[in-house]
Amino acid sequence: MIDIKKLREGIDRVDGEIIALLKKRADLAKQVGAYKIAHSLPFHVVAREREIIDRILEQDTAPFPKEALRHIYREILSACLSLEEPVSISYLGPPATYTHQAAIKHFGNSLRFLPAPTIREVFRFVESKDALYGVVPIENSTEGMVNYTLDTLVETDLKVVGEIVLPIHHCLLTKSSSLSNIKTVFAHPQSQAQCRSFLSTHLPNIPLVETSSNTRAVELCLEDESGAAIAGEMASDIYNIPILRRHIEDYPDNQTRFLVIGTIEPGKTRKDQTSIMISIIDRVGALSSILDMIAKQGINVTRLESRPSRKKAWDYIFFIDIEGHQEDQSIRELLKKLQNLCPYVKILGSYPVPDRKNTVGASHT
Ligand SMILES: O=C(O)C(=O)C[C@]1(C(=O)O)C=C[C@@H](O)C=C1
Repeated sequence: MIDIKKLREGIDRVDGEIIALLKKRADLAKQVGAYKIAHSLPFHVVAREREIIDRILEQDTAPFPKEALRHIYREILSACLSLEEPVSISYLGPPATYTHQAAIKHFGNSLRFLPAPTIREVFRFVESKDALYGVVPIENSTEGMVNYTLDTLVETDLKVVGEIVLPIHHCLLTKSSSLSNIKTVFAHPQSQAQCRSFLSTHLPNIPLVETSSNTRAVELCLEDESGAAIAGEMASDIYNIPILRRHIEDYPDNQTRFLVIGTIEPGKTRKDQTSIMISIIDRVGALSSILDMIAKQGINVTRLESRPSRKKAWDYIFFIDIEGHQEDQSIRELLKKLQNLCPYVKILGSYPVPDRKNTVGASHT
């Protein structure tokens, strides 16, 4: 006969061992932190964190789910880093936006998160060193590029040091107990656009009020019992407002990409990508000859975007993402060739390819 009391005693013992080991780990991290202070080394080491997580996920952890272990280790590393230095991360706020959610996904919960009112302000917080990193939206899979971020990348000296892919699952948050009691829906225009079919099917003829962010939509609902807001699950936790419906987005594979910006460039990991920005001479075939040159170098282009240069009409800047790290021989050679060929080349940064697993549904608002 299985004795449940004994099994639970066994679990309590294991929990005690886990805590003793976490204490031991925290103590070692503090010693690493002291060494870094003595030798003026950066506290946050992306490549080392990647190495730890990759090594753990390669092991046979069954029956413990690997994805759960990834989250647990994200939090362990975040907590240990916070013991070494109080790291601040700026993000496009207010609190509970999808950008906030993306920042927590990437850095864990133990760091200090600093909301900024605009994308430009996120860059400013990092430039002024009030924050070590900034998180800004760059692209939504249904709504397209966030041009303001691309334009700000042109002006800044900051580097792109990471990318986060977050699934966007919109929820309908309301104090009302049923859809029939809802008299107004508050939402950011982008979220509203991503939930058009839910709104027209379940809340037809209900007035929609546009807000500056999803968080603002939730705040308005706190004052209006017959109001409903479109926002993420995190807003429900922070503002203590119930979720009436989940997954109300029209496309289940709705994702948003975010960039992490900063000054500390991550070292090489097993799988990196490099973002560059170029302008080209205005002549027929100029772009295709550059793409050809990249291909001949054996380098894969994963993304290509263009933006008006805003210096001369019909003059464009191209944002190109390629596979590999700028320390790789092939990329070094390519950059040299581009520098000879293009009027302007800027290396935005090399950083680990983001984890795209478990990325089910977010927008940046
Ligand atoms: O190895 C280091 O450099 C550490 O500071 C330790 C540690 C860790 O907890 O393992 C903490 C923070 C760094 O970003 C990477 C790793």
